[in-house]
Amino acid sequence: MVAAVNHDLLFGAATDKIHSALYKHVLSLKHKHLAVLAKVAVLYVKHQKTVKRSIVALIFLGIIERIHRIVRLMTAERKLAASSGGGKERTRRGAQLDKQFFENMKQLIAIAIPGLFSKETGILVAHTVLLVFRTFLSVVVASLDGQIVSSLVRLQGREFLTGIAKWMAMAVPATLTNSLLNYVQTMLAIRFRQNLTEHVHRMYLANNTYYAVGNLDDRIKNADQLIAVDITKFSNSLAEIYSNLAKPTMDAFVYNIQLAKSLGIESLFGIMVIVQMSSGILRFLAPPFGQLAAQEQRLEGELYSTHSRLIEHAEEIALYRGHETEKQTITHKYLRLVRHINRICRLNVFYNMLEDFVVKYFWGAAGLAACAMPVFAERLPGAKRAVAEALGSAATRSNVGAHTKSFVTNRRLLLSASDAFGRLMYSYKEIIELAGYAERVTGLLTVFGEVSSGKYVKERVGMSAEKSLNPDDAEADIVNQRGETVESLDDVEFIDVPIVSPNGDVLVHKLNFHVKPGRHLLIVGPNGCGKSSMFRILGGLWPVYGGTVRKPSMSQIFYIPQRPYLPIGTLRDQIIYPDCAADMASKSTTDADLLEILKVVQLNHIVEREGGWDSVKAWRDALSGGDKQRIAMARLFYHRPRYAIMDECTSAVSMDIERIMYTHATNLGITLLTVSHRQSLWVYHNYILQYDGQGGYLFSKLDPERRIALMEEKQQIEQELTAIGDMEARLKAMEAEAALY
Ligand SMILES: Nc1ncnc2c1ncn2[C@@H]1O[C@H](COP(=O)(O)OP(=O)(O)OP(=O)(O)O)[C@@H](O)[C@H]1O
Repeated sequence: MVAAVNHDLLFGAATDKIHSALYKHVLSLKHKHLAVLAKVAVLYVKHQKTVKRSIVALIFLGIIERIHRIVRLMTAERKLAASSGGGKERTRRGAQLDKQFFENMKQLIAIAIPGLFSKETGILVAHTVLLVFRTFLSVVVASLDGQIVSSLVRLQGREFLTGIAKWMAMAVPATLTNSLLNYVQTMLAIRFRQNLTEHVHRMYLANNTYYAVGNLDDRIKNADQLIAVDITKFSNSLAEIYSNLAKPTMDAFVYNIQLAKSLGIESLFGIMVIVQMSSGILRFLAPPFGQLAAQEQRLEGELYSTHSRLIEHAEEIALYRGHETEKQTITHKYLRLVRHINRICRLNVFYNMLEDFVVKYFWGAAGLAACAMPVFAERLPGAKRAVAEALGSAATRSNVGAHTKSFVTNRRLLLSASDAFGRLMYSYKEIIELAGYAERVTGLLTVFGEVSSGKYVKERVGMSAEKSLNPDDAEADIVNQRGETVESLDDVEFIDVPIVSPNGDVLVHKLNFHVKPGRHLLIVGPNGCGKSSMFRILGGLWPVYGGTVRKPSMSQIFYIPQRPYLPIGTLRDQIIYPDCAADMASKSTTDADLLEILKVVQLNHIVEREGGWDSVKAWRDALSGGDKQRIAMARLFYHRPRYAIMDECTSAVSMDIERIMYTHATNLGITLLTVSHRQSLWVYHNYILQYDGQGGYLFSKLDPERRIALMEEKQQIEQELTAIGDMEARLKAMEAEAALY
């Protein structure tokens, strides 16, 4: 009430009475500067309506200008994105609050909040209700604060105690609301993370995307870290940002309305101008936090993957005694990360100081001045009396207690409003960080989407960008073509299919061969000539760059590598992988059947040794190299596919076990496609595909006996040549030694 009167006196609806009273008072003022001030006040009171209208018009124009600026920014961004250098430019500048940010957020929010009536919307509504309630409580507390201090200066003990009791009563809903807000925010972050992670897992674990991202595409180096860490950070940041934006926005709105009532729209406008200008300066001086956050994540990822490599290859590294080299690599990665974090900390020291100064002290001082204005203005010499005369009883009601109440309430509201603005300022930094996370997560989704539809970005080693664009270049020509894969009932056939590595090396220009069921194929050739690569094309891991691949469905083809994969799970799971226990039951296979299979590969004793079918171990360490290969063969016998790709999968088992395995496989009617250098296996095959390592190959029928004889002859010749070479070398050495004397 008193505040409203003060407001009326200085900025409220002017009456002619007040006007003339003030005017008279001005004429009576002795001090020159006070006279100027009072003249301004009189001028203001006279044109108060126009001033108010101008302020509203200014606010309106300000909003229009903001919208115009956003539209201009979006148009500029669109043009930038359309030009070829747009992506690179953005990468250089880092994450920003631009059109791309809004598009990234739109895409991610659609995944994080799947619908209007989803659980997430419910949590958001609950969150909003709690935020509104908390703001309401803050306003009540501000008024209560003023009331308590006012009763204190008036020495009204009863009112004072009632005020304290009310204050304590407010604590219950206030603390409950705060605690619930924290809970709801955590729930929201978990829901966001769950939805995003499920979405990413669906994309990552479909269409061999997990393979292609690591092998055929260069854009993502550490998908594991992006999925496990970056999605979590983005989800937490998104849940936090809602609270950090919604609450201060609402606070600022509510408190400003309250303040406009008690201080007048003009003072509030003045404060807003100061806030706008100083926050503009702060934004201008802010370091590129988004870019820094994204860079930090990348460096964290590199450190993480170096540690993962150490764990994965611990045995080999330990046997090589490579710990010093590995330590250097890890330390180097760690120091890069630490240097970067230090840089962020240093930038933060300066920026936090500036931010604190502006937000806490500068804005605080402006607020204090605004609160004090009604009090001091009323104490202009003679003003109180002049206005009191004009208004009759108004000024007489004014007293110390009322002043204190309005000052304390206004001060508290202003502090809260300044705190709200401050939090909005701090959240600018958080939004920029969110933009960094959003960019990494949308980048992940984009790469997954493109890779799963066959679009890869990979640096072609030995093939420059210009070369790959040159249509006359034969290799570039092959890489830019597309072949087809046709599902056949029985046969495996390659018709004019080039074998091209992900780096763009053409290993074979046109591969042709045809295998029918029951006709086994042996594949031989020097290292790196493309033997396994042919299987990768057959398995659909590498693209078909030309010709036609005819093959049965993938469920009919089973792959056994040299180093078998052992999944996490029980001993049983090792045999039936990728089936699970339920699949096994649906095939009416029992543990006794599995034991029979293990007997074939002479591994039945491990069931007892390892503690039964249900025992779970780190199988990679628990089993020897030969055991692992025998488990892989047992897996083949459990699945009984139509075709088996055997990629040097018996290199660690003895010849007699290998013989038993091959005999059993052929007896089961499995057609074998084998890569092996062992001549003992030739007898099990009908065709041979021989690579010469120069891009050529020979596909022919295999006569094992003749081949073995030829190979023995060749080996004998090679041994003789080596012996001659050795003898010549020894003679030369002796001659050189003799020359010394
Ligand atoms: N993921 C990959 N990315 C890039 N290049 C690859 C990739 N996998 C294989 N290559 C390259 O393709 C070529 C053929 O590899 P492949 O594994 O088919 O050889 P291989 O004939 O099976 O050799 P080995 O007998 O040594 O196993 C090699 O030069 C290899 O470096």
